Amino acid sequence: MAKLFRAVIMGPPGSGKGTISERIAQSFGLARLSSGDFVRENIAANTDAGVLAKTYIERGLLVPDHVMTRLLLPRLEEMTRHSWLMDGFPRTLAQAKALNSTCDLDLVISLNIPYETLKERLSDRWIHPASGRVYNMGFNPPHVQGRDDISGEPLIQHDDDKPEALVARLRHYKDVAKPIIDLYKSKGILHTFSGTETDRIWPYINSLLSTKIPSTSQTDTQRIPMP
Ligand SMILES: Nc1ccn([C@@H]2O[C@H](COP(=O)(O)OP(=O)(O)OP(=O)(O)O)[C@@H](O)[C@H]2O)c(=O)n1
Ligand SMILES: Nc1nc2c(ncn2[C@@H]2O[C@H](COP(=O)(O)OP(=O)(O)O)[C@@H](O)[C@H]2O)c(=O)[nH]1
Repeated sequence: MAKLFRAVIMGPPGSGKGTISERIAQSFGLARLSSGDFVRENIAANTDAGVLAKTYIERGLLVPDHVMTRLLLPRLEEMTRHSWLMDGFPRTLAQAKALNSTCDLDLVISLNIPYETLKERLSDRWIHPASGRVYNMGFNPPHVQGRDDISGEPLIQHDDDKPEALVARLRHYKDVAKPIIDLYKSKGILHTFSGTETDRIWPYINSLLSTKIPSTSQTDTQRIPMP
């Protein structure tokens, strides 16, 4: 079997993880895994871990490590035949260590985006909650204002995307991400991209991945649904 490829994308809220993951999934045929989507799907399906996760998210808290790992690791273990890119996990060093014991990552992309840029982007971010599709009124607006392109359902804004909440979220990100970034740096798999525009960062990510991803894994273009 061809060698599989496993990658993680990290960055503060609004750094473009979702946008870039989507492009990577489309260009390279990796399965795109979003931990936020997993959490939402588990909440919708009323699984034990979903019910537990909901009690934290409702209070604007991060879901504890043992719940996140219980949600995600079995899912990753099912993906033994797929190349994948994970967005939103690991979010703590404990999650990174748990992930380490499940699989060997090939590459970690870390996005380094100035605070002012994050603030502007998030104040303009609109989300289709059911699918996780993300829009930005300037960068990628929906075809019809306030409506999801595919379902036509209303778009919403997250309270924690407001500038007041952002400072605390960014501080938190910096504190928890630092040891994870150090860990991946020491493993020699960390690649950091800095800038203010996704379209200018993307060619560098694209050419890096072109050198790393075996062409045979560029065949599976599906986003893998939950069982
Ligand atoms: N490793 C993770 C991933 C997700 N979550 C929870 O799931 C929610 C949704 O995750 P996500 O879609 O990644 O959204 P954001 O936190 O808004 O991430 P970002 O702004 O970086 O896109 C988070 O707010 C958090 O409560 C978590 O606790 N731990
Ligand atoms: N103006 C602008 N908006 C962008 C750019 N890249 C992404 N966005 C938007 O910024 C917001 C945050 O991006 P997202 O991919 O959700 O980031 P994440 O929180 O790291 O997953 C979304 O509304 C995107 O549509 C960019 O280069 N310029």
